[in-house]
Amino acid sequence: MPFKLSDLKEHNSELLKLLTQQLPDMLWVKDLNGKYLYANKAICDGLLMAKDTDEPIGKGDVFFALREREANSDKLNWHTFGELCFNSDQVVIENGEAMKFEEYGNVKGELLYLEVYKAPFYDEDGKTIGTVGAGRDITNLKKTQLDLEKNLKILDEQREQLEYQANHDSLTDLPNRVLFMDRLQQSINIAQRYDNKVALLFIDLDHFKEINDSLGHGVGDKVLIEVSRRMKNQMRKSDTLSRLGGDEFCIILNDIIDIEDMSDIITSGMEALKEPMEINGHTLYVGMSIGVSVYPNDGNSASSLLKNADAAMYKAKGDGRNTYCFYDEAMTERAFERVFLETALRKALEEDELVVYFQPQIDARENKLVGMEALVRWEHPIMGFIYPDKFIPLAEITGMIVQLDRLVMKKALTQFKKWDKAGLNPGKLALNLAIKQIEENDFIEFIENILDCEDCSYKNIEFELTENQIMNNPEASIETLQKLSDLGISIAIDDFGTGYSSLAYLKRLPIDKLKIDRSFIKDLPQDADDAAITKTIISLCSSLNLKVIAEGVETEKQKNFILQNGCQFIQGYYYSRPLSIEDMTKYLIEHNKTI
Ligand SMILES: Nc1nc2c(ncn2[C@@H]2O[C@@H]3COP(=O)(O)O[C@H]4[C@@H](O)[C@H](n5cnc6c(=O)[nH]c(N)nc65)O[C@@H]4COP(=O)(O)O[C@H]3[C@H]2O)c(=O)[nH]1
Repeated sequence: MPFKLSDLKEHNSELLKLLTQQLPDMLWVKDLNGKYLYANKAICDGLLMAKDTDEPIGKGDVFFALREREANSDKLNWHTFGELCFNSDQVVIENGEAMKFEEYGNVKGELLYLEVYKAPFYDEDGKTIGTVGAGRDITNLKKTQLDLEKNLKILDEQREQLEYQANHDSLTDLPNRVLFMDRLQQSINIAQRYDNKVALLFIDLDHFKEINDSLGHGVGDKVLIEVSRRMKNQMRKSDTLSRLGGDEFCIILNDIIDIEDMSDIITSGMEALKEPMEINGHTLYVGMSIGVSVYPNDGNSASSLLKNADAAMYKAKGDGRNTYCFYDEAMTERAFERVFLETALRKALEEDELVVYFQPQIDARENKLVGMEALVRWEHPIMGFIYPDKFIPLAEITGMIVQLDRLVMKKALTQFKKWDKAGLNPGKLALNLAIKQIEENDFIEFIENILDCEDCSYKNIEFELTENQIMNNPEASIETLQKLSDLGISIAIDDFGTGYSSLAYLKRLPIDKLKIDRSFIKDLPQDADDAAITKTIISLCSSLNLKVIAEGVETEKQKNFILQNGCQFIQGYYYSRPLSIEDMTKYLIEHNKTI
């Protein structure tokens, strides 16, 4: 219901004035030019800073605004109240009806918020002649509301940050397993709709544990950051790289048209990692093994694709690392077998299911035993007798090889010492040594302890390391091997000829002996290539002043060929298969009778 001048006259009565003058809320009446016709005490004191309620009459907000501004001329970025609210009077007049506003401005230097109602009023002819207004100080309410909004914004930001942290890896900033699984499912859904393929690359860094263990976690972390940076650079925007944990990364390649093309993508990714990394003064070479599974060929769900890519990655590791492998169904069986075998092997170590066999090493010229090699066997209560080829690679991948080798060493040494004490002349004891073992910080201490404990002469011990293991990281091996050699222990390179030995390293490493791999002996003497290789290895040993032994000799012809070509030490079925403790005891007794 609009005000009329007659209403105002009525309101302007002394009685009404008396009533409204003392109200805590502000009340006023203005003409069309914004000049006050009436202002109560609350607006005079709280907003206009007028001397009394008569002062505003005939003056507009601008007058008071300028006066306020002058009084506060030292304050910058400061707006007086009147400067801003004059405009709302016009809006009300133009609108022709009562309106509510929220107005703010500075009064006495303080920011003041008002909730204001304004309405036009009319003369007897219905013509607009001014506005009436009422205002309430809502500064406290407004400040609380603004504080609340600010806090809500902070909470929102914190929630976003927490959400980000829950979905990302803090070290590399890459999506973590949770987000990765979600993205993979999304990619599968899209591929399903458009009949596309999605490839999943499961990546595991080679020998990362060694970097962490030998150079510390600080260096390990930097390697992971650098690896993720290099991989990211190789990827398309549409692909997702994530870190699943440890040294495991995954890549989702979307929109794969031709599976064959992927080999190129993978090899270019691997190339990027080939460049050495300079970290904290170390030059590091980091390889990776990659397993690949493809939707829909190898699985319809995120979890099955991941499981199958993981199985393919294990195959790549088994194939010699720094390579990639596509999933095939047989891998699921192998992966299952691997998990089963891994659990069983852990139990075997705890429950003492491993036994040691010994295979004689013979001086074929003198027909005399010169030593024996300790070879582990697994006597599983249900699966029966298991040969090391079945479980040593698994023990190496899982790291169990360290515990396994130490157990074999202890058992073999204890038995060997018994034969020695019994006067059975067991010669030298050859022990297989996984490279992981010599990378353990306490390895030398461990060896000294057990040899002293068993009262074994260091000169009676020989360690065999495979050529591949030693040549993969010769620099790292030199120091420990030298310490072993200084103690008087001999070092032999096993499976010689199957790897890529560098002659320079053969000279620098403290090696005493090479063992010619049995694959070269198998077809002797008829196979010309094998014959040539065997002869070359024998003459290499002679020039480098190394001993040489041939393993896997099964026939007399093989023995004669080897002997005639200058290798007098032989290990093989021709002389004896690996023997249990009881059989080796009998063997030694018999042998001692004949010499
Ligand atoms: N066909 C044929 N084979 C012969 C002949 N003479 C010996 N062999 C076999 O050749 C292997 C020789 O051991 P290796 O080269 O050190 O090769 C070993 C060695 O690398 C690894 N290994 C065995 N025991 C241990 C262990 O305690 N620790 C570690 N780290 N590795 C071990 O497992 C490999 C296989 O061991 P085994 O199955 O015991 O197989 C043994 C032995 O039984 C022969 O005339 N003909």
